[in-house]
Amino acid sequence: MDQPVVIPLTAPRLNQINSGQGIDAVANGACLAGVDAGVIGRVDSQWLETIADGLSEHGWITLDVQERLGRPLMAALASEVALLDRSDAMKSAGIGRGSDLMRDRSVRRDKIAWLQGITAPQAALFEFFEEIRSGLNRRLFLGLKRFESHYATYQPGDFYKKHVDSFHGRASRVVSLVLYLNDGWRAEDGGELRVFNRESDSEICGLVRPEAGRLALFLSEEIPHEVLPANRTRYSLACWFRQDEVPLPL
Ligand SMILES: O=C(O)CCC(=O)C(=O)O
Ligand SMILES: [Fe+2]
Repeated sequence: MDQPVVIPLTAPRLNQINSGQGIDAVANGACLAGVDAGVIGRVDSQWLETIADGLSEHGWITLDVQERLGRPLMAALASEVALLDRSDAMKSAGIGRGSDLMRDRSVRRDKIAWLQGITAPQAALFEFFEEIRSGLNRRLFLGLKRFESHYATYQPGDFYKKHVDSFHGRASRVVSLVLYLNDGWRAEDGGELRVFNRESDSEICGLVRPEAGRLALFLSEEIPHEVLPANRTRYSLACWFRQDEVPLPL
């Protein structure tokens, strides 16, 4: 299944999760202690301003959100993806959608699993994404309507060659976000996100080490980027903020 169904979390749904009716089907229960589904205060206007400025001036920005999201939430997300990686839930990622979907191992080798926002850590994260979505709309008038998000795993040797996340004029994916979930990532572990200049795509303008708590945000249509081959298992979570209300018919 390659079409994610992502519904921005509404208050009743969050209340349901907070009142304990939500399911923690995937997450490791022990790691959920201390995860608070309410993220009020995690996103403040100064932080949103920094992101909006980075996106409008350079087209991309990287930040550390380990403290902002809190270690229990980071640990819970990392244990979810590690558990998914041990099951058969992670599927080879493709390029394109629906009938256009192609699985080309010379371009990308990661595996993905779409988030539904149902487990407590995912609900907390979706609330965080929702604050970013509305905060960017208020500042940059992007008209972002929803988001979709997946976990990604790269095994040693896996990579994702240079690409952009959206085609010009499709107005679908507008802002891309990647959150890394790997403790103690060393330089020799490779797997960096390499970011290219939006004006001249042979010019490298950033290298992001996929260390736990590091966040990268960039304009989906404008910023070419690639994932260099990883030398150890690499866990991440990607989110795309979209301008369309529902997926385009294929
Ligand atoms: O994991 C990363 O650093 C980037 C992944 C990516 O470019 C993508 O999934 O489109
Ligand atoms: Fe990408």
